[in-house]
Amino acid sequence: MGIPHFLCLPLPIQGHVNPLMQFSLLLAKHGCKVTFVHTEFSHKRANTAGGDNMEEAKVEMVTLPDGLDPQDDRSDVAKLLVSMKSTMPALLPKLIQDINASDVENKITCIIVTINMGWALEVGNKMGIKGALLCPASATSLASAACIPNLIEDGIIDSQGLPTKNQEIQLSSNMPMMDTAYLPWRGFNKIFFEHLMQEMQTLKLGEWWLCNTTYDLEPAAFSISPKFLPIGPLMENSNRSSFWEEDRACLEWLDEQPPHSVVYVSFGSLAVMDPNQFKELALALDLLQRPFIWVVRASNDKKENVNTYPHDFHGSKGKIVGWAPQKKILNHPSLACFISHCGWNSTLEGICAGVPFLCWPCTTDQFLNKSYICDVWKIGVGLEKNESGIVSRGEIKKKVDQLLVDEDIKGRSLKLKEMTINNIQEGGQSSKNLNFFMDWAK
Ligand SMILES: O=c1ccn([C@@H]2O[C@H](COP(=O)(O)OP(=O)(O)O[C@H]3O[C@H](CO)[C@@H](O)[C@H](O)[C@H]3O)[C@@H](O)[C@H]2O)c(=O)[nH]1
Repeated sequence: MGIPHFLCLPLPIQGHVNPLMQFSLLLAKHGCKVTFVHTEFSHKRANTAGGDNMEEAKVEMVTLPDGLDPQDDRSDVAKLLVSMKSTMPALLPKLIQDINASDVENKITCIIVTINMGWALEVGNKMGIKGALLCPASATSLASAACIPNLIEDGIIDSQGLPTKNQEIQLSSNMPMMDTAYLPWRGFNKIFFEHLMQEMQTLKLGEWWLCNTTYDLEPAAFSISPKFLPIGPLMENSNRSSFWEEDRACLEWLDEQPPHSVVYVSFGSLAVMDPNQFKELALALDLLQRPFIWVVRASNDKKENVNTYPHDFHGSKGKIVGWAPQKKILNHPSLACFISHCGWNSTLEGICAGVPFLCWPCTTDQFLNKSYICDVWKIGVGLEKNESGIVSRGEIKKKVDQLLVDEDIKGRSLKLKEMTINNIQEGGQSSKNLNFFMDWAK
């Protein structure tokens, strides 16, 4: 029997490409062969933004077209998905045959996808290749999606995924109570929700649903399905997966700041902020009178609002960057706290850095992640909107000041970091699960 050879296909958005690339690097580090499938568009984008590193050289890169024209808007994920699903399934078998023909000793033994790429598991299944999902969101989010048919049957949500009333539910008897307003498909339209239901069926072709999490973080979520296998936290460094060029100069600036002084503000790769809210946040950062790093991404799409700073904004205490080396910033001794939209990757990265959170969820699973951060792990506080639907500068100042003197939250953040990272040390649970998975995939 040869070594396992994984073919990895992420949905081409940053929050999916990052964890699957990190998982690919981890598998390669353990001696597996890994071929990573970017769309042609993402490959070009990631190569333009990032550079090579030795570890990543072990992961073979190949591409497939996504079916859209180069100039088409890919921030419309629904449109991208439709195009990919009508183009890529017909091209994948040939790609697999070519890869296998180039190394007959080490043919592809397993396909790994992120959510929305289940079609590749169907292709693999027809060709007799095993499959697995790597879930880029929390195990609780995945467990909720797996429970959709029951939630509909029990009248908790309607056929479009909308809660029939606001209430607290438990997905299983040992799981924390969950507000139905926080179900992770919050904000999905009818078509996207139907797609999710269909996708959950397709993903059953995956023998394992690998989760970038640990048993300790979400102990009860794993009881929902025997397919769940936590292998996180993924902590490999990858500069090949970034879609934007990282501003590394801010690390030198960080070196010059006092310990535990800097507020880091980032809303991930997709969120678009309302122009008034953007201005209010800018003025809040002035009001804080503390050093800060604020990620203001160039827009994904020409139709998005171009952010304008208020005329009375100074920003003199901080750095505004287009794209940050986020993990390095979070782990820097000058960092004090993380104002985050609570995307799952950012949540885990903050946990692994032991950094307290100020939670500002915007959509989908981020509300659920926020409730874990604030109510379950108690390592952060939430920012509340006022009656005009704005998080005011006064609220931001009050909560930052409150968070930074809260020794209990600080203590819990450091403890959670240690407990989480222990999972990937030798003999840790995630590390054992990874070994089990690699054996299975041979
Ligand atoms: O300046 C930046 C900002 C972000 N990142 C990285 O980009 C990733 C962002 O991922 P995440 O925090 O999960 O946010 P999104 O990009 O918004 O991710 C989408 O995908 C996630 C996983 O499914 C979901 O949890 C989110 O709600 C969804 O918006 C993380 O690895 C960050 O380290 C950087 O490297 N530099």
